[in-house]
Amino acid sequence: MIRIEDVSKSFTLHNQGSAVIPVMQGATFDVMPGECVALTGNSGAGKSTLMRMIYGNYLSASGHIWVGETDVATAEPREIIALRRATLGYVSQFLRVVPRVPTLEVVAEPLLTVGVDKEVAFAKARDLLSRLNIPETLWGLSPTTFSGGEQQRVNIARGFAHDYPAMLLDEPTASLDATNRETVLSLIEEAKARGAAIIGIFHDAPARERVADREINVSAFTPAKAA
Ligand SMILES: Nc1ncnc2c1ncn2[C@@H]1O[C@H](COP(=O)(O)OP(=O)(O)OP(=O)(O)O)[C@@H](O)[C@H]1O
Repeated sequence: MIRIEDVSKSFTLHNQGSAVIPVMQGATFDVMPGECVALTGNSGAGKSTLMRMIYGNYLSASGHIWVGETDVATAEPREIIALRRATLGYVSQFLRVVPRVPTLEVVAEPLLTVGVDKEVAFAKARDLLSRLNIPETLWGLSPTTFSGGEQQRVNIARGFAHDYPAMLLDEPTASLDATNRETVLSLIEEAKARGAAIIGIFHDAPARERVADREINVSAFTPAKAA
C-alpha cells in the first residue's frame, strides 16, 4: 500500500549562505495493508522529515513514494489533495481547525468530504468522541478553547473518522492518560484489522511494541558525513 523507493532529501538553508544539508539517502521500504511500521532512530535521524515527505508537505529530492497508485514524490498538488481526502490520513500531534466550527462537525468533516451520508458521519463522530471521553456538553462548541489534552483527543477522533487505507501517526499516544491511551491503541488495532497500512512514530515504547509489526530505523538512511 505504501512503498518508499530510494528516497533522498536535503535542506538548503537560504539564510545561511545556501548551505545544503543532506538528511536522507536511499530510504527504501514498504508497508502492506494491515501492517503497522514504526519509524525509530535518534532525535534528528529524520523520522518527521520522512513522514512529511510521505504526506507531501516536503518534496523529496529523488526516488518514489507510492501511496496506492499515487507517487507523492512526483504528484501534482491536486493529486495530493485527492490522496489526502480519500486515501492517506495523518494524525499529527496538534489540532488545527477553522475557528467557530463545532467539535462534532470537526470530527465528522473528513467523512462528509468523501460523501458519507450526514447521519452516518455524525453518528461515527459521536461514537469516537464518546470513546475518547470528550464530554457531550462540549460537542457543540469549537475546540479552539479546549484544553491541550482535549484538543489532542478531538484531533485523534477526526483522524480516525474516515477509514483511510493508509495512515501516518505522529506520536498518537503522547501525553494521554492511561484510559485514553488504551482507546487510541485500540483504534490503531481496529484500523490494522480492517486493512489499513500504517506508519507511525511512537516514543511510547510499550505502545510501539504493542501495535507495530516492524520497526524501521531511519538512521540507516542518514547520509554518511562528508569527510
Ligand atoms: N525545515 C528544515 N530545514 C532545515 N533542516 C531541517 C528541517 N527539518 C528538519 N531538518 C533537519 O533534518 C534532520 C532530521 O530532522 P527530523 O525532525 O526529521 O528528525 P526526527 O528523527 O524526527 O527527530 P525527533 O525525534 O527529535 O523529532 C535534522 O538534522 C534537522 O535539523
